[in-house]
Amino acid sequence: MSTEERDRQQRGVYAEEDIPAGELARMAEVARELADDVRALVQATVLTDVADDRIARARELIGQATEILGEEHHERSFGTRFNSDGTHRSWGNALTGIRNPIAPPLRFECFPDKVTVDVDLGGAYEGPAGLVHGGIIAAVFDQALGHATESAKVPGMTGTLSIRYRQGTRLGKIHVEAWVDRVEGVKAFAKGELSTDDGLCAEAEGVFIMPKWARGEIQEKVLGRVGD
Ligand SMILES: CCCCCCCCCC(=O)SCCNC(=O)CCNC(=O)[C@H](O)C(C)(C)COP(=O)(O)OP(=O)(O)OC[C@H]1O[C@@H](n2cnc3c(N)ncnc32)[C@H](O)[C@@H]1OP(=O)(O)O
Repeated sequence: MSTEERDRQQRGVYAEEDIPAGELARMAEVARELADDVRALVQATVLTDVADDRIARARELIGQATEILGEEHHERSFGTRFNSDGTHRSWGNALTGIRNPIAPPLRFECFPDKVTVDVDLGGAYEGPAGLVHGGIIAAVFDQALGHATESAKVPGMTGTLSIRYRQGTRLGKIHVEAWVDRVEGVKAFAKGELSTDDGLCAEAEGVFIMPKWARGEIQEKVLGRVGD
């Protein structure tokens, strides 16, 4: 596939919608509840110690649920949807998406100089025994630093992300802060820290770049709207 065709396809996953606020709130509630249920299922799957016949029964029920959910579905991805009320939603996002049970999910608080997030990473996010997987920590930083750039109105995609793991992050509650350090043209340099009750566990630095295909129209849309 040519670069032009790929860029065209990429622009196509940004959809325009006109959904009334009340209806959006209802859809969000339904999505959140379903993802919470499946997230609980993932945790139960990792930690279960029941006998094989109980697992077989659970699989039957999960199969039925999968069939029902697949009756109607989006084709490849949920994408980012811009609504006429000035919001946008990326509900499939792997870290923040309210439709996505893989997402912890991260809920950021935005301040003028930084974004912060507190989240509980349980057994589904394990790497070394009892500790959070390093790739999950990288993913959390990726999103947090990306969110900081968006919050500072210099959004972009991750070009380079570097992480210094200072000590193991025990499964449980983590606190992350991220901020934009400086901006050079289309590049925003962001930094972040992850801490727990044990103190500072990891630090990150990244370069976030507004890609060529998104400069202009999509950039304006992302900048002009609040979203989740
Ligand atoms: C639309 C906003 C979306 C916000 C979403 C937030 C998502 C959260 C984080 C993610 O998960 S993003 C997913 C993981 N990242 C990617 O998939 C990015 C894949 N790579 C690309 O799409 C492009 O290579 C990239 C956007 C990083 C840069 O390509 P461009 O063609 O747009 O950049 P260009 O060649 O014009 O270079 C612009 C500047 O950036 C520099 N640059 C390019 N790639 C770089 C890189 N990888 N690291 C550091 N710097 C880089 C480049 O040298 C140049 O510097 P100067 O302006 O000083 O000359």
